[in-house]
Amino acid sequence: MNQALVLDEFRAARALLEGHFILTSGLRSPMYLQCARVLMDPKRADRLCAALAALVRQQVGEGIDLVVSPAMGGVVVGYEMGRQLGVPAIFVERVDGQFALRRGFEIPEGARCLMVEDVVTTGLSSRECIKVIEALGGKVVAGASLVDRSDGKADIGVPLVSLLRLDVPSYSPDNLPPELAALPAVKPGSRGLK
Ligand SMILES: O=P(O)(O)OC[C@H]1O[C@H](OP(=O)(O)OP(=O)(O)O)[C@H](O)[C@@H]1O
Ligand SMILES: O=C(O)c1cc(=O)[nH]c(=O)[nH]1
Ligand SMILES: [Mg+2]
Repeated sequence: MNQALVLDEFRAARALLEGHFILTSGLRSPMYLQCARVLMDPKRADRLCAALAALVRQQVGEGIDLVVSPAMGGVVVGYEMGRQLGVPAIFVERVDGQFALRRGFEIPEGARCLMVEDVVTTGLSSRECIKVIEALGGKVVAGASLVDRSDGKADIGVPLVSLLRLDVPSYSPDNLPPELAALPAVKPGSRGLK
């Protein structure tokens, strides 16, 4: 599936939002990719994750034992990637701000893990997730995301396979362009929510 077709899926799902967004990194952006709206349609999730799984097979190869995702955004895409790759899918979730494995999930020692995200912007969430997987004995062979907003620049410490690579502007809050500063800021993600 080429990038234009992936973008068409986002547009059809009304997941390509314009406004003033506070990203999880604290950066501000005039554009937000709301992957939850894309993944709410099981057939669309199937199409996109089949394409992402094919890229993973091509670029990483077979031999993945386990998908591990960071909640919330990673949960649905991680589950669908597990289904496409024929392996179990588990997730880490924030406890007092730090990712932890809960709900009886386990990572077998040496398991070859694929870290699956919905969106990568700075890569911080991916790196946090990978750190937990490795601390628990897993081996992260690669990451996969529907969207890489860094256009390949984010370094997550392992190869990152993405369906859509975008170079989307983001700004520090004290350096906003006037047209962005004029709009009320919204924070769609869940990091730091009370
Ligand atoms: O590469 P980064 O700069 O870390 O940004 C990307 C992260 O931001 C979003 O999650 P968010 O923390 O907003 O929370 P959510 O997944 O719980 O919605 C998204 O799901 C990624 O996890
Ligand atoms: O960086 C983020 O927080 C982020 C950006 C984006 O476009 N979509 C998303 O879910 N999170
Ligand atoms: Mg997230």
